[in-house]
Amino acid sequence: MEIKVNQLSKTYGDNHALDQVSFTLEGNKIYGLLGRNGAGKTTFMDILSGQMLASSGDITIDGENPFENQRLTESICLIKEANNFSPELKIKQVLKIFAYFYPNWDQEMAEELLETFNLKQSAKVKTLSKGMESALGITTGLASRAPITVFDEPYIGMDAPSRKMFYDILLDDYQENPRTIIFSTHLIDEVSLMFEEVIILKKGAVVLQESSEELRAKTVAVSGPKDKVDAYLVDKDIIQRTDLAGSSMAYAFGSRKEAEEAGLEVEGVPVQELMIHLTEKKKGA
Ligand SMILES: Nc1ncnc2c1ncn2[C@@H]1O[C@H](COP(=O)(O)OP(=O)(O)OP(=O)(O)O)[C@@H](O)[C@H]1O
Repeated sequence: MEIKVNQLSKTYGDNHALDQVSFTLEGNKIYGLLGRNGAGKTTFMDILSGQMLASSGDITIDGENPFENQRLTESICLIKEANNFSPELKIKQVLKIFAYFYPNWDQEMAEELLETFNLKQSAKVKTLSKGMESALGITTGLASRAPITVFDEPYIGMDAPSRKMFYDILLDDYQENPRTIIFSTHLIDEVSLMFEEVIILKKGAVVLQESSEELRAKTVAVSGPKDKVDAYLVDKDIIQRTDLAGSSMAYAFGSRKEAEEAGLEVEGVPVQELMIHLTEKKKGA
């Protein structure tokens, strides 16, 4: 499903949570939606999933507006960092509601995931720990098989092995059932290899939308003797640089080939570093 965002703005008083944002997601990809606290990620996801009205501009999904649009809302599953379920419900009842709401719901997968995460169907939501509640969110998000599945920091309280399980299951399932997955997270380095495209927001505006492949092609981590690194960096936009005893290491926008020809060690730039560079406060900003 194609998502078109056109001059989208959301204001709270004089605070521009989203400021005339325009971009297109062609769909059937795993997208990383990144940005510092308050950049506008949650606001965007709430409007996309039809739960909030924009102040101006619009989002269309295959040409339709998602706000209170029954046909579209059953195609979009939004899992937030908390409060996805009524506390009084039993897990079994949560699954029933999702099964009713999402036409592609996979009950077998949901039951398998509950076992993987050691969740009992008879347990009430209010008795779950933070990590267990997140695991239930992930279970319902994945088993919904919604054509657009949105995860907004979905793993609060989950330990590292559980998060790793989630990433592995998501990737396996995505290979078999391609769909649009939008993933917002601050644990960027943990998940960045999953992203096929990255969108970075800064103060309600898009500062980068690029496929991971293009990002890898146009950014390099170089290291070597300081003079060689200096020469390579002369006309480059530097993301970060460290000098130590005659050697230098730098992340920069530049070509891998040119760096290799300059006799430098070359690797990829972590997406997290790129995000920090693109969203850091500039002097006077
Ligand atoms: N209900 C609200 N009332 C007033 N301001 C709000 C409201 N919701 C969000 N905002 C403001 O809108 C801006 C964007 O918030 P949003 O929650 O979309 O950011 P975010 O990128 O999801 O941040 P985080 O990474 O911290 O979750 C922030 O400045 C925030 O203070």
